[in-house]
Amino acid sequence: MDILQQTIEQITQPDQISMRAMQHRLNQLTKPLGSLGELEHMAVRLAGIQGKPDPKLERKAVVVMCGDHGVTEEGVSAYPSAVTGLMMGNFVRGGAAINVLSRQFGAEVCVVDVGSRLDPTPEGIVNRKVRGGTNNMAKGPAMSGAETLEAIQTGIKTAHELADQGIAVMALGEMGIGNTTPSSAMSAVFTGRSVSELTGTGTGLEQAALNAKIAVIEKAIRINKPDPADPLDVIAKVGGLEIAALVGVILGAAARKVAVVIDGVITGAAALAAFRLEPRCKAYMFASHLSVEPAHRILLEELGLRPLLHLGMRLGEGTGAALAFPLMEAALKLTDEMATFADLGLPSPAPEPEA
Ligand SMILES: Cc1cc2ncn([C@H]3O[C@H](COP(=O)(O)O)[C@@H](O)[C@H]3O)c2cc1C
Ligand SMILES: O=C(O)c1cccnc1
Repeated sequence: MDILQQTIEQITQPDQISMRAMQHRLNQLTKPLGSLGELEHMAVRLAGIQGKPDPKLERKAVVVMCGDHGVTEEGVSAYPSAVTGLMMGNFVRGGAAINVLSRQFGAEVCVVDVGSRLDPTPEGIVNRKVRGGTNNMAKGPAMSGAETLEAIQTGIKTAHELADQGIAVMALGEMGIGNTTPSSAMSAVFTGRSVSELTGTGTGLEQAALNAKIAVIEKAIRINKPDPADPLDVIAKVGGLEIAALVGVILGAAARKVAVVIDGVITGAAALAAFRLEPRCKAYMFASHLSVEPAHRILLEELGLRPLLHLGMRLGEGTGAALAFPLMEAALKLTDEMATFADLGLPSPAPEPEA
Protein backbone atom coordinates (compact mmCIF):
# COMPACT_ATOMS: atom_id res chain seq x y z
CA MET A 1 0.00 0.00 0.00
CA ASP A 2 1.38 3.44 -0.81
CA ILE A 3 2.22 6.04 1.85
CA LEU A 4 -0.71 8.28 0.91
CA GLN A 5 -3.27 5.50 1.29
CA GLN A 6 -1.66 4.35 4.53
CA THR A 7 -1.75 7.90 5.91
CA ILE A 8 -5.40 8.34 4.96
CA GLU A 9 -6.30 5.11 6.75
CA GLN A 10 -4.54 6.29 9.92
CA ILE A 11 -6.77 9.36 10.25
CA THR A 12 -9.39 8.87 12.95
CA GLN A 13 -12.07 11.04 14.55
CA PRO A 14 -10.99 13.27 17.46
CA ASP A 15 -11.53 11.88 20.97
CA GLN A 16 -15.09 12.67 22.10
CA ILE A 17 -14.42 11.91 25.78
CA SER A 18 -11.61 14.48 25.99
CA MET A 19 -13.79 17.01 24.16
CA ARG A 20 -16.63 16.49 26.66
CA ALA A 21 -14.20 16.79 29.58
CA MET A 22 -12.88 20.10 28.22
CA GLN A 23 -16.40 21.40 27.62
CA HIS A 24 -17.32 20.46 31.18
CA ARG A 25 -14.24 22.28 32.52
CA LEU A 26 -15.12 25.39 30.48
CA ASN A 27 -18.65 25.31 31.89
CA GLN A 28 -17.31 25.39 35.48
CA LEU A 29 -15.17 28.50 34.94
CA THR A 30 -16.19 31.85 36.41
CA LYS A 31 -17.81 33.33 33.30
CA PRO A 32 -21.21 33.13 31.62
CA LEU A 33 -21.62 29.83 29.75
CA GLY A 34 -20.05 30.00 26.28
CA SER A 35 -18.86 33.57 26.72
CA LEU A 36 -15.34 32.92 25.43
CA GLY A 37 -16.82 32.08 22.02
CA GLU A 38 -14.33 30.71 19.49
CA LEU A 39 -11.69 30.36 22.21
CA GLU A 40 -13.91 27.74 23.84
CA HIS A 41 -14.39 25.88 20.57
CA MET A 42 -10.63 25.91 20.03
CA ALA A 43 -9.94 24.49 23.49
CA VAL A 44 -12.54 21.74 22.98
CA ARG A 45 -11.22 20.87 19.52
CA LEU A 46 -7.59 20.77 20.73
CA ALA A 47 -8.61 18.40 23.54
CA GLY A 48 -10.23 16.11 20.98
CA ILE A 49 -7.26 16.28 18.62
CA GLN A 50 -4.69 15.50 21.32
CA GLY A 51 -6.98 12.99 23.06
CA LYS A 52 -6.36 14.68 26.43
CA PRO A 53 -8.62 16.77 28.67
CA ASP A 54 -5.67 19.17 29.18
CA PRO A 55 -4.09 19.72 25.74
CA LYS A 56 -0.74 21.54 25.49
CA LEU A 57 0.97 23.54 22.74
CA GLU A 58 4.53 23.48 23.99
CA ARG A 59 6.15 23.36 20.57
CA LYS A 60 4.78 25.04 17.48
CA ALA A 61 6.08 25.12 13.91
CA VAL A 62 5.38 26.95 10.68
CA VAL A 63 5.96 24.73 7.63
CA VAL A 64 6.79 26.79 4.55
CA MET A 65 6.60 24.71 1.37
CA CYS A 66 8.37 26.30 -1.62
CA GLY A 67 7.85 25.74 -5.35
CA ASP A 68 7.94 27.55 -8.66
CA HIS A 69 5.31 27.70 -11.36
CA GLY A 70 5.70 27.36 -15.14
CA VAL A 71 2.53 29.41 -15.59
CA THR A 72 4.42 32.56 -14.51
CA GLU A 73 5.54 32.86 -18.16
CA GLU A 74 1.94 33.94 -18.88
CA GLY A 75 2.38 37.07 -16.75
CA VAL A 76 0.03 35.95 -13.94
CA SER A 77 2.02 37.53 -11.09
CA ALA A 78 3.05 41.12 -10.39
CA TYR A 79 6.51 39.79 -9.41
CA PRO A 80 9.07 37.70 -11.30
CA SER A 81 9.59 34.01 -10.57
CA ALA A 82 13.09 34.70 -9.21
CA VAL A 83 11.50 36.24 -6.10
CA THR A 84 10.67 32.71 -4.89
CA GLY A 85 14.38 31.91 -4.57
CA LEU A 86 15.22 35.34 -3.16
CA MET A 87 12.60 34.89 -0.46
CA MET A 88 13.95 31.43 0.36
CA GLY A 89 17.30 33.10 1.11
CA ASN A 90 15.42 35.66 3.18
CA PHE A 91 13.75 32.86 5.22
CA VAL A 92 17.19 31.41 6.01
CA ARG A 93 18.50 34.82 7.14
CA GLY A 94 15.39 35.41 9.25
CA GLY A 95 14.26 38.58 7.46
CA ALA A 96 10.85 37.55 6.10
CA ALA A 97 7.53 38.43 7.74
CA ILE A 98 7.07 34.82 8.82
CA ASN A 99 10.45 34.84 10.60
CA VAL A 100 9.45 37.91 12.59
CA LEU A 101 6.09 36.45 13.66
CA SER A 102 7.62 33.06 14.47
CA ARG A 103 10.20 34.72 16.72
CA GLN A 104 7.46 36.69 18.43
CA PHE A 105 5.35 33.58 19.09
CA GLY A 106 8.21 31.18 19.87
CA ALA A 107 7.53 28.96 16.84
CA GLU A 108 10.06 27.12 14.71
CA VAL A 109 10.16 27.72 10.96
CA CYS A 110 10.67 24.68 8.74
CA VAL A 111 11.31 25.70 5.13
CA VAL A 112 11.17 22.91 2.55
CA ASP A 113 12.19 23.17 -1.11
CA VAL A 114 9.76 20.86 -2.91
CA GLY A 115 9.96 22.49 -6.29
CA SER A 116 11.78 25.79 -6.54
CA ARG A 117 13.99 26.76 -9.47
CA LEU A 118 16.73 27.71 -7.02
CA ASP A 119 19.78 25.50 -7.50
CA PRO A 120 21.40 24.53 -5.24
CA THR A 121 18.88 24.67 -2.41
CA PRO A 122 20.44 26.99 0.20
CA GLU A 123 21.74 25.58 3.46
CA GLY A 124 19.10 25.87 6.17
CA ILE A 125 16.32 24.76 3.81
CA VAL A 126 15.26 21.12 3.70
CA ASN A 127 16.00 19.91 0.17
CA ARG A 128 13.17 17.66 -1.00
CA LYS A 129 13.02 18.95 -4.56
CA VAL A 130 10.80 16.85 -6.79
CA ARG A 131 11.66 19.07 -9.76
CA GLY A 132 12.62 22.68 -10.37
CA GLY A 133 9.17 24.16 -10.96
CA THR A 134 6.01 22.93 -12.66
CA ASN A 135 5.13 23.05 -16.34
CA ASN A 136 2.98 25.88 -17.66
CA MET A 137 -0.56 24.65 -16.96
CA ALA A 138 -1.91 26.87 -19.74
CA LYS A 139 -0.15 24.51 -22.17
CA GLY A 140 -0.60 21.12 -20.50
CA PRO A 141 -0.61 19.42 -17.08
CA ALA A 142 1.46 21.22 -14.41
CA MET A 143 2.89 17.90 -13.19
CA SER A 144 2.71 14.17 -13.77
CA GLY A 145 0.76 11.90 -11.44
CA ALA A 146 4.03 10.44 -10.12
CA GLU A 147 5.44 13.90 -9.32
CA THR A 148 2.22 14.82 -7.55
CA LEU A 149 2.40 11.72 -5.35
CA GLU A 150 6.08 12.33 -4.61
CA ALA A 151 5.36 15.91 -3.52
CA ILE A 152 2.45 14.75 -1.32
CA GLN A 153 4.73 12.11 0.24
CA THR A 154 7.30 14.82 0.98
CA GLY A 155 4.63 16.68 2.95
CA ILE A 156 3.62 13.53 4.83
CA LYS A 157 7.27 12.87 5.70
CA THR A 158 7.71 16.46 6.92
CA ALA A 159 4.62 16.16 9.13
CA HIS A 160 5.96 12.93 10.66
CA GLU A 161 9.38 14.48 11.32
CA LEU A 162 7.82 17.48 13.06
CA ALA A 163 5.42 15.28 15.06
CA ASP A 164 8.41 13.12 16.12
CA GLN A 165 10.10 16.29 17.41
CA GLY A 166 7.08 17.01 19.61
CA ILE A 167 5.46 19.72 17.50
CA ALA A 168 1.85 20.02 18.70
CA VAL A 169 0.56 22.43 16.07
CA MET A 170 1.68 23.13 12.51
CA ALA A 171 0.90 26.41 10.76
CA LEU A 172 0.86 25.98 6.98
CA GLY A 173 2.82 28.39 4.82
CA GLU A 174 4.10 28.58 1.26
CA MET A 175 6.32 30.55 -1.07
CA GLY A 176 5.95 30.31 -4.82
CA ILE A 177 5.54 33.22 -7.17
CA GLY A 178 2.47 32.56 -9.33
CA ASN A 179 0.79 30.21 -6.86
CA THR A 180 -2.47 32.13 -6.48
CA THR A 181 -3.12 31.04 -10.10
CA PRO A 182 -3.17 27.26 -9.41
CA SER A 183 -5.02 27.98 -6.15
CA SER A 184 -7.85 29.73 -8.04
CA ALA A 185 -7.86 26.99 -10.67
CA MET A 186 -8.18 24.24 -8.04
CA SER A 187 -10.89 26.22 -6.23
CA ALA A 188 -12.88 26.59 -9.47
CA VAL A 189 -12.61 22.89 -10.30
CA PHE A 190 -13.48 21.69 -6.79
CA THR A 191 -16.40 24.10 -6.21
CA GLY A 192 -17.75 24.48 -9.75
CA ARG A 193 -17.75 28.27 -9.32
CA SER A 194 -16.59 30.62 -12.06
CA VAL A 195 -12.91 31.51 -12.35
CA SER A 196 -13.76 35.23 -12.54
CA GLU A 197 -15.63 35.07 -9.23
CA LEU A 198 -12.74 33.31 -7.48
CA THR A 199 -9.65 34.97 -8.88
CA GLY A 200 -7.93 37.90 -7.22
CA THR A 201 -4.96 40.14 -7.83
CA GLY A 202 -2.46 38.02 -5.86
CA THR A 203 0.68 40.07 -5.29
CA GLY A 204 -1.08 43.09 -6.82
CA LEU A 205 -2.03 42.91 -10.51
CA GLU A 206 -3.69 45.78 -12.34
CA GLN A 207 -7.20 45.20 -13.79
CA ALA A 208 -6.01 44.31 -17.32
CA ALA A 209 -3.50 41.80 -15.97
CA LEU A 210 -6.17 40.33 -13.67
CA ASN A 211 -8.42 39.78 -16.70
CA ALA A 212 -5.53 38.05 -18.49
CA LYS A 213 -4.89 35.88 -15.39
CA ILE A 214 -8.55 34.81 -15.40
CA ALA A 215 -8.30 33.89 -19.10
CA VAL A 216 -5.12 31.85 -18.43
CA ILE A 217 -6.85 29.89 -15.62
CA GLU A 218 -9.95 29.27 -17.77
CA LYS A 219 -7.70 28.01 -20.57
CA ALA A 220 -5.74 25.72 -18.20
CA ILE A 221 -8.99 24.14 -17.01
CA ARG A 222 -10.34 23.85 -20.58
CA ILE A 223 -7.29 22.14 -22.03
CA ASN A 224 -6.39 19.88 -19.07
CA LYS A 225 -9.97 18.85 -18.13
CA PRO A 226 -9.17 17.99 -14.50
CA ASP A 227 -11.69 15.57 -12.98
CA PRO A 228 -13.36 17.35 -10.00
CA ALA A 229 -14.04 13.96 -8.40
CA ASP A 230 -10.34 13.01 -8.49
CA PRO A 231 -8.32 15.35 -6.22
CA LEU A 232 -4.97 13.91 -7.36
CA ASP A 233 -5.88 14.65 -10.98
CA VAL A 234 -6.82 18.23 -10.06
CA ILE A 235 -3.56 18.83 -8.14
CA ALA A 236 -1.46 17.33 -10.96
CA LYS A 237 -3.11 19.22 -13.81
CA VAL A 238 -3.75 22.66 -12.31
CA GLY A 239 -1.95 22.59 -8.94
CA GLY A 240 1.66 22.92 -7.88
CA LEU A 241 4.48 21.11 -6.11
CA GLU A 242 4.30 23.12 -2.87
CA ILE A 243 0.49 22.83 -2.88
CA ALA A 244 0.76 19.04 -3.21
CA ALA A 245 3.29 18.98 -0.35
CA LEU A 246 0.87 21.01 1.81
CA VAL A 247 -1.83 18.41 1.13
CA GLY A 248 0.65 15.84 2.48
CA VAL A 249 1.40 17.92 5.59
CA ILE A 250 -2.32 18.19 6.38
CA LEU A 251 -2.97 14.46 5.96
CA GLY A 252 0.23 13.52 7.81
CA ALA A 253 -0.54 15.86 10.71
CA ALA A 254 -4.10 14.49 10.97
CA ALA A 255 -2.74 10.92 10.97
CA ARG A 256 -0.46 11.92 13.88
CA LYS A 257 -3.26 13.76 15.75
CA VAL A 258 -1.56 17.13 15.36
CA ALA A 259 -3.51 20.36 14.75
CA VAL A 260 -2.88 22.23 11.49
CA VAL A 261 -3.61 25.91 10.88
CA ILE A 262 -4.68 27.00 7.40
CA ASP A 263 -3.26 30.31 6.18
CA GLY A 264 -4.53 32.05 3.03
CA VAL A 265 -5.82 31.03 -0.37
CA ILE A 266 -2.95 28.69 -1.32
CA THR A 267 -3.01 26.63 1.87
CA GLY A 268 -6.81 26.86 1.64
CA ALA A 269 -6.77 25.18 -1.79
CA ALA A 270 -4.48 22.48 -0.37
CA ALA A 271 -6.89 22.04 2.56
CA LEU A 272 -9.87 21.51 0.27
CA ALA A 273 -7.87 18.98 -1.78
CA ALA A 274 -6.91 17.12 1.43
CA PHE A 275 -10.55 17.21 2.58
CA ARG A 276 -11.71 15.78 -0.74
CA LEU A 277 -9.12 12.99 -0.39
CA GLU A 278 -10.20 12.23 3.20
CA PRO A 279 -12.97 14.28 4.87
CA ARG A 280 -11.92 13.16 8.37
CA CYS A 281 -8.81 15.38 8.17
CA LYS A 282 -11.05 18.45 8.63
CA ALA A 283 -11.30 17.77 12.36
CA TYR A 284 -7.59 18.66 12.65
CA MET A 285 -7.82 21.96 10.71
CA PHE A 286 -8.18 25.47 12.08
CA ALA A 287 -8.77 28.51 9.86
CA SER A 288 -6.67 31.46 10.98
CA HIS A 289 -7.63 34.51 8.93
CA LEU A 290 -9.65 35.56 5.91
CA SER A 291 -7.43 36.54 2.98
CA VAL A 292 -8.32 39.29 0.52
CA GLU A 293 -8.24 36.69 -2.31
CA PRO A 294 -11.91 35.96 -3.18
CA ALA A 295 -11.41 32.18 -3.45
CA HIS A 296 -10.36 31.98 0.18
CA ARG A 297 -13.83 32.74 1.59
CA ILE A 298 -15.40 30.17 -0.73
CA LEU A 299 -12.79 27.55 0.20
CA LEU A 300 -13.36 28.07 3.93
CA GLU A 301 -17.15 27.93 3.43
CA GLU A 302 -16.77 24.69 1.50
CA LEU A 303 -14.67 23.32 4.37
CA GLY A 304 -17.11 24.66 6.98
CA LEU A 305 -14.32 26.51 8.83
CA ARG A 306 -14.69 29.96 10.40
CA PRO A 307 -11.65 32.25 10.19
CA LEU A 308 -10.54 33.72 13.53
CA LEU A 309 -9.15 36.99 12.16
CA HIS A 310 -10.18 39.50 9.47
CA LEU A 311 -7.06 41.58 8.89
CA GLY A 312 -7.17 42.21 5.14
CA MET A 313 -3.95 40.22 4.73
CA ARG A 314 -2.72 38.78 1.42
CA LEU A 315 0.85 37.73 2.08
CA GLY A 316 1.05 33.96 2.54
CA GLU A 317 4.23 32.36 3.99
CA GLY A 318 2.03 31.21 6.92
CA THR A 319 1.78 34.73 8.37
CA GLY A 320 -1.97 34.60 9.02
CA ALA A 321 -1.68 31.06 10.38
CA ALA A 322 1.08 32.04 12.83
CA LEU A 323 -1.22 34.74 14.25
CA ALA A 324 -3.53 31.96 15.44
CA PHE A 325 -0.82 30.63 17.80
CA PRO A 326 -1.31 33.23 20.57
CA LEU A 327 -5.10 32.77 20.33
CA MET A 328 -4.80 29.01 20.75
CA GLU A 329 -2.43 29.55 23.66
CA ALA A 330 -4.84 32.05 25.22
CA ALA A 331 -7.66 29.51 24.93
CA LEU A 332 -5.67 26.85 26.79
CA LYS A 333 -4.27 29.25 29.40
CA LEU A 334 -7.79 30.37 30.29
CA THR A 335 -8.93 26.79 30.85
CA ASP A 336 -5.81 26.10 32.96
CA GLU A 337 -5.78 29.20 35.14
CA MET A 338 -9.31 30.53 35.58
CA ALA A 339 -11.08 29.88 38.87
CA THR A 340 -14.22 27.73 38.92
CA PHE A 341 -17.57 28.56 40.51
CA ALA A 342 -16.75 25.88 43.12
CA ASP A 343 -13.60 27.88 44.03
CA LEU A 344 -15.94 30.76 44.88
CA GLY A 345 -18.14 28.48 46.95
CA LEU A 346 -20.94 28.67 44.40
CA PRO A 347 -22.85 25.76 42.86
CA SER A 348 -21.84 24.71 39.37
CA PRO A 349 -24.17 26.30 36.78
CA ALA A 350 -23.71 23.42 34.34
CA PRO A 351 -24.87 19.81 34.49
CA GLU A 352 -22.33 17.00 34.85
CA PRO A 353 -21.33 15.45 31.51
CA GLU A 354 -22.88 12.11 30.61
CA ALA A 355 -20.74 9.13 31.57
C1 LIG B 1 8.37 39.68 -1.91
C2 LIG B 1 7.25 38.67 -1.80
C3 LIG B 1 7.14 37.88 -0.65
C4 LIG B 1 6.11 36.97 -0.54
N1 LIG B 1 5.79 36.11 0.43
C5 LIG B 1 4.71 35.45 0.07
N2 LIG B 1 4.29 35.84 -1.14
C6 LIG B 1 3.06 35.36 -1.76
O1 LIG B 1 2.93 35.79 -3.11
C7 LIG B 1 2.94 34.72 -4.04
C8 LIG B 1 1.60 34.50 -4.67
O2 LIG B 1 1.12 35.60 -5.38
P1 LIG B 1 1.12 35.61 -6.99
O3 LIG B 1 0.28 34.45 -7.43
O4 LIG B 1 0.52 36.92 -7.36
O5 LIG B 1 2.55 35.48 -7.41
C9 LIG B 1 3.38 33.52 -3.24
O6 LIG B 1 4.75 33.36 -3.28
C10 LIG B 1 2.87 33.85 -1.87
O7 LIG B 1 3.43 33.10 -0.87
C11 LIG B 1 5.16 36.79 -1.57
C12 LIG B 1 5.27 37.56 -2.73
C13 LIG B 1 6.32 38.50 -2.85
C14 LIG B 1 6.44 39.33 -4.10
O1 LIG C 1 -4.13 34.45 0.51
C1 LIG C 1 -2.89 34.46 0.56
O2 LIG C 1 -2.26 33.85 1.45
C2 LIG C 1 -2.12 35.19 -0.51
C3 LIG C 1 -2.70 36.14 -1.28
C4 LIG C 1 -1.97 36.80 -2.24
C5 LIG C 1 -0.64 36.47 -2.41
N1 LIG C 1 -0.08 35.56 -1.65
C6 LIG C 1 -0.79 34.90 -0.71
